[in-house]
Amino acid sequence: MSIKAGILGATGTVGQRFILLLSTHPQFTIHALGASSRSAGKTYKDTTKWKLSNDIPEEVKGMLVKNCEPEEFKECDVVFSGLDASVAGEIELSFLLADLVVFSNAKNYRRDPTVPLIVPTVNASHFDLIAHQRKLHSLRKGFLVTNANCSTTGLVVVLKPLQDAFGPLESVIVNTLQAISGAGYPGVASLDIFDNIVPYISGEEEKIEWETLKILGGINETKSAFQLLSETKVSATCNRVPVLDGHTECVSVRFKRRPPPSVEEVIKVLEGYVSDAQKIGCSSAPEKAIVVNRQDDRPQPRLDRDNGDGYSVTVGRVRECGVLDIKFTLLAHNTILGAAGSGILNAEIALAKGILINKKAEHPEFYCCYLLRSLQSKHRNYVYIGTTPNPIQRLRQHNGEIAAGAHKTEKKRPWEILLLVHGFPTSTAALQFEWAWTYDHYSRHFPGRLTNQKTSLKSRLDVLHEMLRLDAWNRWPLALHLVAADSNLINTDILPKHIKVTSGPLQTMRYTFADKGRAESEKKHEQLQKYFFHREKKTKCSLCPEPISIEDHRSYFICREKYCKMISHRRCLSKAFLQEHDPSPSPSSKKYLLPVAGQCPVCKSKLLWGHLARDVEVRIDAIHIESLVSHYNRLQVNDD
Ligand SMILES: NC(=O)C1=CN([C@@H]2O[C@H](COP(=O)(O)OP(=O)(O)OC[C@H]3O[C@@H](n4cnc5c(N)ncnc54)[C@H](OP(=O)(O)O)[C@@H]3O)[C@@H](O)[C@H]2O)C=CC1
Ligand SMILES: N[C@@H](CC(=O)OP(=O)(O)O)C(=O)O
Repeated sequence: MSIKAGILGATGTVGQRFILLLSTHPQFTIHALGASSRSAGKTYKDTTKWKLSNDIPEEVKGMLVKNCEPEEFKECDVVFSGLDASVAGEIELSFLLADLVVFSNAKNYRRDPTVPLIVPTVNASHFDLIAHQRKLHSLRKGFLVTNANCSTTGLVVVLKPLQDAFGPLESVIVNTLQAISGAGYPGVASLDIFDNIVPYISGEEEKIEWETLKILGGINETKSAFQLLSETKVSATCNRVPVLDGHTECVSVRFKRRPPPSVEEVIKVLEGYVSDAQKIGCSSAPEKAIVVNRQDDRPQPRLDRDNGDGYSVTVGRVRECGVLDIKFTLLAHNTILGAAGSGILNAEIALAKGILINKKAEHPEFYCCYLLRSLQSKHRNYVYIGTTPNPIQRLRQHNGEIAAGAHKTEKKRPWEILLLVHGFPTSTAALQFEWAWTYDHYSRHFPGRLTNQKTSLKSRLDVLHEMLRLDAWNRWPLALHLVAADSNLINTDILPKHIKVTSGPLQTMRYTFADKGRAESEKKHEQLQKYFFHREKKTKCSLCPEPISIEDHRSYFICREKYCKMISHRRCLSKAFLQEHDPSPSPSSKKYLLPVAGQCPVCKSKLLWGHLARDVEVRIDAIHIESLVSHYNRLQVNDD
């Protein structure tokens, strides 16, 4: 199951980048494309002047481009806008008022006092203003967030950790060298830019100077207004240069604090910066928000723009400034971090924070965290951790059998999957698990770790054993599946008893991965049968005399065994399971409010609490009786 994404301005420079990034995204699926009336009604491949080196994704080529009207996008859970600013204002507002979720790249609403202007690796906290925005416009689920101007984006990613570590900045002077893709297509005439530099980009300097203050500022206590930085002055000078992608910026800063930090202190802070997007475990968040390159002649657009798959900012030439305090050069990919990538990463943050709600995607029936090992003899000890709803397909991507989507592991191909951890309550939970497993030295669960990341097999297995025993995870319904033959990888003696360990090739697992991890139909069949069995509005609890109200789905659990008819209040079952583990009569001796597992009071099968809780969400997703009926009929046909 995945989140349906629409793209406005899909034929343009930013739109094309959206298509490429979303086509391999683990959570979003491209559902609708929009552009001007010049393109509407034509297939994407026929109307688009495709300018990226990867081919148009197969599934997009034949899609019909639509007019940018809310009605055409009403099925989308999220809409990304790469619209030209001359039309973005009106169109994006009509989408917002139709209660749709819009992530915009255009400048139109960046200064709006109710619209968060978010650079995902800088100020994810500004999402807190969404509740206020919804209230003002009487929206139930829609909202509008914009990302920043592409030059502002690179700049604030570097200023943010400096401000956090050394206090307010007094002044910032920035000179930009901006790529031609920043001007869209056809953009700057070749006769103007070839063998030349143009020292003017309309409106750009004002945007950098103002947007920086909103992004690096705060929000008020009631989360209803932004507080612009008042103590910092920014001066920008912008130039267009004959580079295809990647904006370079030469920056000097003066700190309020006296004496200012040294060059080494600044470098250390930049190297150690971890953004909220990384901590939350967003799938597109780069390993490093800032890559510091100490070589004298870096960063360079051609060599450094793809660092972190285009989501990192590269910083070099950090040195003392004779006029202000410190100066450096930075580089950011203008159509990835500076545009489409930021929109997507912002949407991932909104999803993780529960603002962009989509239960189907949040509660997939299978989502795992996997451990890969390189099969190259010189890299046998090198491992990589990832998450996916479909490990068979994901391994093929890592091994280059399916194009795109696994750049970080390209150099050490081929790979094998050693093991999977599965049973996560939500996809976000799996992403958070992945992050802590990869970056235990940054994770709050392992305070005081060394700051060097270890990537050896032994170190990752040690961390896995440790994580599965920690309070943060040891009560989840997790399971392990060993894919490679070596069963010594896991020491079951030291793991919590409820963790099941299975082994064998991926194809032999209980799940089919044909439809992005949809579980085999049998399980749904069972759930549906039970649903029909309890179609009356009220029924009796198997554990107490009180009735259960069937429409109050979160109040009761149903046994997972095929023919068992146990149905009980959540509170009754929790009490029974806790009692089973700790029969002492005193409530104060009980350490946990919720159980991990217990016996079904009717059929005596072992049930994991986390599975029962997830079943409730699946049941709520399938709440409409008509869709249940048609689904049920389909399953019967398939079974026949
Ligand atoms: N390029 C960059 O690096 C960055 C761009 N941005 C912003 O992102 C937005 C898109 O930029 P970019 O991709 O470079 O621009 P392009 O000119 O390349 O693309 C513009 C898109 O808008 C569509 N469009 C134009 N007029 C209309 C209309 N009347 N109704 C509906 N759709 C229309 C076009 O469709 P059609 O093909 O049918 O004409 C096209 O899909 C702009 O607001 C820009 O300022 C932000 C940061 C960085
Ligand atoms: N003006 C930027 C791109 C852009 O469109 O910016 P904005 O979204 O702030 O209008 C550039 O030329 O590189």
